[in-house]
Amino acid sequence: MILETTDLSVARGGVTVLAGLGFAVGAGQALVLRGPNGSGKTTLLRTLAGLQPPVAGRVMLSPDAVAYAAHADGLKSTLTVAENLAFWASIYGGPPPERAIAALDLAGLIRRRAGELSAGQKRRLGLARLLVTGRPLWLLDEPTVSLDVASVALFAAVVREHLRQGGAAVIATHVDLGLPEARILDLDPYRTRVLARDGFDEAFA
Ligand SMILES: Nc1ncnc2c1ncn2[C@@H]1O[C@H](COP(=O)(O)OP(=O)(O)OP(=O)(O)O)[C@@H](O)[C@H]1O
Repeated sequence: MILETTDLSVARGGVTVLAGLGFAVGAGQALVLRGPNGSGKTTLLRTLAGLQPPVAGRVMLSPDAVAYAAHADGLKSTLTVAENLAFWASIYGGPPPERAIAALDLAGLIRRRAGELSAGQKRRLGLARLLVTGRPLWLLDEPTVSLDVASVALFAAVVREHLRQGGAAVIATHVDLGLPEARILDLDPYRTRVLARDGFDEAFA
């Protein structure tokens, strides 16, 4: 398994928002987190990413495995698209940016400063960053916000290729990503859930 949680409880602002979560995500698997606003998707992703501690339970993963893409794109606005990707590739020691540029259709934008991109273009650059990290576990918070239909399809293809190469992804989203192979975890803010590993398939819709 690339990621496994047992009896995990997570909190935001001192309030426990999810409890008793047990799930596993292996190589080649994607898990989609669904739930209404405030149900705890971001809080769960932040906890998985190690940005905040769990209230209870365990998260088992290698910290070196994780690439986290949050609401904020984390772009360096004065650097160009090419410079941003080269910067991240050097930080993470991942592959050179050519594939990421092609996969997110950024070739026509490589000399533009990140600060001068449209919202959707910035989002595509933020997603291209995932590819140059070379990391196997992608934790993605609303990755398709600002993306047009064609870019959502590009993104889905990128995730599918990542899974095919043995990667994994946990994706919080309100939209249909066009990833029928992904399992769904519906987060219910009004009751806690206990998802036994043995009951994994039953627990996921
Ligand atoms: N900075 C914060 N301080 C205190 N409470 C917070 C903070 N951010 C979120 N919360 C609360 O924590 C709970 C879970 O929020 P979270 O952002 O994890 O939900 P979400 O499912 O990601 O929502 P959305 O779909 O709106 O992005 C909500 O009740 C929210 O009001």
